[in-house]
Amino acid sequence: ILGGYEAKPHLRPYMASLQLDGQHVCGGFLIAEEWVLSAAHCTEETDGKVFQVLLGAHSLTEPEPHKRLYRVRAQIPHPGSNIHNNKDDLLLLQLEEKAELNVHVQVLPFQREDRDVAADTVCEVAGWGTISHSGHRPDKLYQVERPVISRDVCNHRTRHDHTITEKMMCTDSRRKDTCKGDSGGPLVCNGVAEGVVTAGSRVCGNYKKPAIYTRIAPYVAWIDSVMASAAV
Ligand SMILES: NCc1cccc(Nc2n[nH]c3ncnc(Nc4cccc(O)c4)c23)c1
Repeated sequence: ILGGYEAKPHLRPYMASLQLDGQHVCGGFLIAEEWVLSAAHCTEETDGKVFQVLLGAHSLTEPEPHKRLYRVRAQIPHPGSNIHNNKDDLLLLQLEEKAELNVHVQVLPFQREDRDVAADTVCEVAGWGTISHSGHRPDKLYQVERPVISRDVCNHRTRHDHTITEKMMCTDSRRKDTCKGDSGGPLVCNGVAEGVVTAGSRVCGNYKKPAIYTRIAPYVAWIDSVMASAAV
């Protein structure tokens, strides 16, 4: 997160850190007791290794009450996701067991009505992604508030040049923005997850390249069917 600030500890009890060998790779969030939603691009460069999911954390390294690392039973990328574009950039992770819910570990509701969030709505995004252009990785969760920008503005030829589909949304990226390691985290508007951070052009903090999110509402049927089919 660029241009943001350290989050108040445990006010986002749905936040997940997707880790490989104890290293934070991507964000994600708890959508059901044994399901985390993240971004399919997070599995690139992991050469088939399975993530572990850290829940209940504020600091990535310090011992904290209710902080727990979960093994993943299954990683299910959306069938339409691919390495060449940002389409269908969603990943469902089934935990090996139901997460123990408590004051620091809670599910975040996601938007089920497929209607665009109005431009200028101020939403919030949090993550353990880099907090400087030099790539400094924070130990604590950071957050930032960002206004939604219209798809027309985001699709302008000097911005994302008509690559933003109706299944994506954008927020202003002037100075305050998402960055490396924030992929997979939720864009929260009025307490509801509306989008999932996608890297897009990978540029951070440049107003010419607004932040891009996969909208969740268009994928409700897929999410529900995967969770229903794999229910233990
Ligand atoms: N703001 C959109 C967004 C959301 C999520 C991730 C990303 N960026 C990245 N995702 N993956 C990456 N691998 C290497 N470098 C990256 N960006 C980068 C790194 C240092 C300085 C800088 O200005 C940009 C990214 C960008």
